[in-house]
Amino acid sequence: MTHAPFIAVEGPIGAGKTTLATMLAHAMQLPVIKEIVDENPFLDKFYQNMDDWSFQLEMFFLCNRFKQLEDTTTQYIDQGKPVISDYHIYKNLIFGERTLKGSKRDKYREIYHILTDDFPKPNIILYIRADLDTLLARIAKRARTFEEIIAPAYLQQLIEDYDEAMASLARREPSTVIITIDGNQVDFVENPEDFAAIAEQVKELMK
Ligand SMILES: Nc1ncnc2c1ncn2[C@@H]1O[C@H](COP(=O)(O)OP(=O)(O)OP(=O)(O)O)[C@@H](O)[C@H]1O
Ligand SMILES: Nc1nc(=O)c2ncn([C@H]3C[C@H](O)[C@@H](CO)O3)c2[nH]1
Repeated sequence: MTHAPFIAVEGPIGAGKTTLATMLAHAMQLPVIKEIVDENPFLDKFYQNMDDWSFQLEMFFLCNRFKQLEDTTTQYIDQGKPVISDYHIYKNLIFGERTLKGSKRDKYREIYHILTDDFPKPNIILYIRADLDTLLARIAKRARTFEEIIAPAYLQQLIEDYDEAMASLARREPSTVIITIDGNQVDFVENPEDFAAIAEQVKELMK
């Protein structure tokens, strides 16, 4: 690997991104960048009325992640230091393309590219795939009140959007290593061997 590893954990809502990113960072003694969720003023409103709130929400996520990515670049990437993030900035486009419509979607897409195109992107992606039942169970287990009304159809759509997005990313950026984890079968929380196998794969890539 020529550049310092910039590792992103990705997958649809509740797949286990934060959990895996935190476990890996701990095991490998690496810094971890986590999404800010609790201070988000629009998520609650968005889940109650997506059409009314999607633009505000997507812009909020984009601006927050822009700032985090800016800091990550100066603090780690530019200094050749490895870092793990519990998201890839590309998820803004995955969600935005799904939740926005018409001219707002076009404007958002343009702003996304203006803000992010010149930033370094992760060179290793751990993509956790999981089916609808698994995601619903994990979301219920986490028990965030505002997520209780997430429609299964929205979640199912995101599962498919993620599959398409990862395939498209693999085509456009063949040098990015994408490790796909079957989140229905592989249980890195309950089975230490499952976690060790993932950590081993990442360590190999970092040599
Ligand atoms: N492999 C697993 N087995 C069992 N429970 C898991 C597993 N991975 C995550 N969980 C649990 O599922 C819930 C969701 O996990 P987590 O918050 O890491 O998901 P996430 O992908 O970061 O979610 P979000 O998309 O909302 O950011 C948590 O309660 C976590 O403890
Ligand atoms: N619409 C939308 N756009 C995003 O970029 C985005 N990123 C995360 N989320 C939702 C999923 C979890 O409920 C919660 C925590 O991840 O926030 C998003 N929702």
